[in-house]
Parts: sequence; structure tokens; C-alpha cells
Amino acid sequence: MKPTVAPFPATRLRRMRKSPAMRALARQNTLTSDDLIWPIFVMDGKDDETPVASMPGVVRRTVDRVAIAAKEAQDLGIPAICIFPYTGMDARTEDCAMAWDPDNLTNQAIRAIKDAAPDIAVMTDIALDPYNINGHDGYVENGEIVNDRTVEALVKMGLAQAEAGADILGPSDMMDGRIGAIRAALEAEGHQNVCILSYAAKYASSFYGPFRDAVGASSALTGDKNTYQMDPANSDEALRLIERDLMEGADMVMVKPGMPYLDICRRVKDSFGVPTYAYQVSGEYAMLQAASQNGWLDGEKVMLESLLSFKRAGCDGILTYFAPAVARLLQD
Ligand SMILES: NCC(=O)CCC(=O)O
Repeated sequence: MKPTVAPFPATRLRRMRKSPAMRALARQNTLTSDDLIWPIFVMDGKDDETPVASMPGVVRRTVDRVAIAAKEAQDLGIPAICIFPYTGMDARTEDCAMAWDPDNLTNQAIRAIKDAAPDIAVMTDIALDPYNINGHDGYVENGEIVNDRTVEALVKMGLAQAEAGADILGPSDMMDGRIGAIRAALEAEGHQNVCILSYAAKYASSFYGPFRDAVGASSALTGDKNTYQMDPANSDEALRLIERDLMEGADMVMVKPGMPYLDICRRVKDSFGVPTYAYQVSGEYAMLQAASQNGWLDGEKVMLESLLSFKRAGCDGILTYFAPAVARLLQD
């Protein structure tokens, strides 16, 4: 589309910016609570929460407190909540069996949320890292993160989450072929209405640091995730991954991290026109919160501006730790 601009003074682009009313009429993108998916951290115990030091304002909650938070989120009009378990070394084994245990923290939290807040959609994370002795998303054999054996485990993990009542499964592991395998298993087991939001374009990013503290993975991880997560230098590969996952049965796709990868969001939306999400990850959240705590940035304004940038880039929604704060602000 070529914009039509008559020469000055016939065109004065400032005319459309002269008042709040004119700016409202001209506004192309808006942020609403409908755009939010809230990632939350669940831990063992009862009626308790602990702060995540590197993510000011974020806590880990016990299952009962997660249920209360979900109810609050539902009342704020947040459509979905995404569960991440905090696991100590005691939950981590070579075979990662806790990943598909019907009573693991995630599956307990799914059931508790469904009881307390039946209208909020529950999203999960599928990857072996919370339960893996070495912190990787897949099994490690002779130093290699093996693909196909990992996919078999991911299918079991996804099915257990669907059984517990999850609405949206989020495979974040970046193994090849897992979307097709999970989709086939869901169909075979009577879970045809469970959605898959594929972490299709997940980069091997340094912005995940605070998240690894939040889930207890920082000390467990050996080496890096470069053989399965994407090289930050690549862009075309993201489109291949998105297309592949859509062909295998993903309903929604994600780009992650968010702000440093808005170019990818735009390419994905323009190329496929499918429900597209971005994850404003822990490091992005920590940066904005740290600057605002120091008085260097206006916290509320940069929160809103950063989230609006995802809408402008074509995203249909954003996973963000700011979800309750922004929903509260938009309500006022
Ligand atoms: N699989 C989920 C994540 O890795 C989240 C990363 C972050 O918030 O930094």
C-alpha cells in the first residue's frame, strides 16, 4: 500500500494529532485485557508464596494460591493463564518421569484453576527441563540432546496435561516433529478440542535468565540450548518452523522472546495470517522493572508502550508477567 500524501500545505499530518479526539479517531492499534496470557509460577507447599528476586513483583505460589490468582485474573478479564512449575533437584531424574505424573505440580494447578476459575483458559508448558537432571528440554545421550525419544516423552507429558483439563498445550522444547506427534495423540485419546500453541520460533536467547531463577533451573542447566533453540541471527528459519508446526496441527504460534524479535512477529503474521503470539520474556520484564524502580523510566507508561508494540507488529496476544498490572490499569 502506497500512502497518498499531497504536497504541503494540502497535507499537514499534524492535523490528525491535534487533540485527544482526533488521535483516538486515527489510532490503529489498541491493547485490551483480551490480549493477555499471564505466565505464573507454581511451587510445592500450602498457602504460601515467595518472591522471585530478579523479577520484581513476580512470585511463586503454592497451588491453592495459584487458584486464587486465577480467579483474580478471570475477574480482570484476562483470558488465559500459563503454568510453570518450580522444581528442586529432588523432582529431577534421568527419565524425567515426573513430567507426565498426573499429580505433578502443573497438573494439580490445572485442576485447581479449573475448579476456582472455570472461565479462564489454562495453558501449559511442554518440555522436559523442569524434571531433567541436567536442565535440558530433551533427553541427553552422550552429550547430545536426542530428538525422537524426547518427543515420545513430550507426548506423554501433553496427554497428562490434557487429562487434567488443560485448554492450550504449549510445547516449548523445540524438538522436531513434536507438534504432529502430540496432535495425533490428542486425537487418538479423545482430546480433539485441546489447542496447541506452538513455541515455534523460540530463540536461544540470553533474555531468559530471570525465568531460570524463577523455576529453579539456573543451577541445573549444563551447557547451552543452541542445538535446539534458534540462532538469534536467523529470520527465514522462523518462517519454516512456523509453517512446519502449522502443517503438523498447531492452532496458534509463538515468537519468543518478544521485543527484540518484533520483526519476526510481523513476518509471521504477514506470511501466514494465523493466531500469532509473542512472549515478553523474563529478561524484558526485568529490564523494564529495574529501570522503573530506579526512576529512570515511567513504569506504567513503558509497560503499556512495550505491549502495544506487539499489537503493532501483528500479534493477537502477548504472554507477559505484566498481565494483572496492565489489566488493572486498563480497567480504571
Ligand atoms: N518455556 C518458557 C520460558 O522459557 C520462559 C522464558 C522467560 O520468561 O524468560
